Amino acid sequence: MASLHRFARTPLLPKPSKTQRKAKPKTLRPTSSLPSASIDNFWHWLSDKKAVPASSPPVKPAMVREGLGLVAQRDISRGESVVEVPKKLWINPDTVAASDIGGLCRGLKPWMAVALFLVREKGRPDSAWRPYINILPEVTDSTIFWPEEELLELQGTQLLNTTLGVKEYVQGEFLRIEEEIIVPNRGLFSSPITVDDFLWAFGMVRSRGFSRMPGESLALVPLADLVNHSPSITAEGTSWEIRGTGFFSRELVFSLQTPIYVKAGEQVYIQYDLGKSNAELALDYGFIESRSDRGVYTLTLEIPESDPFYGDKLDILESNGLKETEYFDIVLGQALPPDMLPYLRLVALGGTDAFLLESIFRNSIWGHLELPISRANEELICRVIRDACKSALSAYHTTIEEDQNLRESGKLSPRLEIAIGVREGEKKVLQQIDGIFKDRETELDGLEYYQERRLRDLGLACDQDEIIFWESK
Ligand SMILES: C[S@@+](CC[C@H](N)C(=O)[O-])C[C@H]1O[C@@H](n2cnc3c(N)ncnc32)[C@H](O)[C@@H]1O
Repeated sequence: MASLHRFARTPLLPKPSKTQRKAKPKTLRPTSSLPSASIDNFWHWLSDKKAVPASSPPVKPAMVREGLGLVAQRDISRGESVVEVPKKLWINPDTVAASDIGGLCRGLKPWMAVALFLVREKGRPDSAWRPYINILPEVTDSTIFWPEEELLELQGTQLLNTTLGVKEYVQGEFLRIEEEIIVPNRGLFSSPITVDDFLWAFGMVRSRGFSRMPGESLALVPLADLVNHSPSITAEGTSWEIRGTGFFSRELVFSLQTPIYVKAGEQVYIQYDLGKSNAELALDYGFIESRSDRGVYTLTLEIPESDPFYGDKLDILESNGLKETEYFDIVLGQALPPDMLPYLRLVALGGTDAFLLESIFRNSIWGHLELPISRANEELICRVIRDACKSALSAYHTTIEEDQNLRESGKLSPRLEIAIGVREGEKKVLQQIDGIFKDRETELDGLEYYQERRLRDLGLACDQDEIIFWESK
């Protein structure tokens, strides 16, 4: 009934494809070793394209703790625009459509089309995007780039399953693109593209693409994509907008604003996404935060097709806006999502409670499920959830205490810090869930169930919970 993993368990790493096996090992260059000439070259390229002011730019790219970043050249007020990048410099699905491979990419998802464009440009010696591509890191700490021995540190985590699922998905998409686009059009691709090259491009798009833009699915925006994330910026909403400039506001620019006042010499930061869990931050960007509400565990609930009341239960879920399979994100330190207990009670409903599934109850059933139905039903959901928590907790190779000791033991690599933070967060959430249902188990005798509520509503139970019978005279 309750599965605690979003992706099915898979072998630790997918089998390498033919292309992977052929790929030669590469020395990867993190951004921290970027030659300053590349940054200068990128800046000149932006100046030539009139993407930065000829004098007194508010920010300039520079090496910082997080790789490249945007450093204030003067004091900048809160809300002031720091970067304005014209549309001609964005790499988005329109850029791909207008390129030599545009016709071939028509059926691709925007993410995949932009990734293919980027990796193709990377392999072209004469690429018009060369100054931009040269400042991109060859690797980040996103878990999609971790080798197997580092992934072992994520043993038992949902993040490991998600990472492997994403890699498998990207690999599958690449194999399709290779077969349908690259191989039949070799002449358009000046150098061979391996699955690792494509994963790099996917990682770039994922970690630096701006999505959810009005009228745009997603875009890489050179220069604006150098802005780093700060956990201390917690304002809701985005720090960027698309504006029209020039005659009749016909030219679009991507405008990035600083959400806080920044002093000259300091770095401009934004908040990437307040809604992402640490696992999502680790997967997309390769960092995590220490805030407890970034610790999330996703509980997957579903009605099994073998359930004798499958059809009725599905009907009830659908009429209440829910699906056969639902994902409930449980956040460390926060209450359970409101629909989770009714969902669980419905999944467990059967035996003498099954009359509630009859059609006369269809309009009121969800209201009933918000409160305990019967002792048997409530006991069952406690047992199933507690068993699932215990089983999930036993899959980690360390305890919370061991993780805490490791963290306190000294300097850890950024990736080990991510692994420890994520697995510790997940385990704490699992303990929290187990604690909630353990407490509930001890309360089972004192809870009021459907039949008692019903009698009370009909005025048939007195305050002492004694059922009043009419005596026949
Ligand atoms: C949009 S890019 C920002 C520019 C990037 N620093 C670079 O060198 O190109 C996002 C990437 O920057 C890095 N990054 C951003 N904020 C960070 C933070 N607070 N801590 C660690 N790395 C960060 C991560 O590698 C992330 O994937």
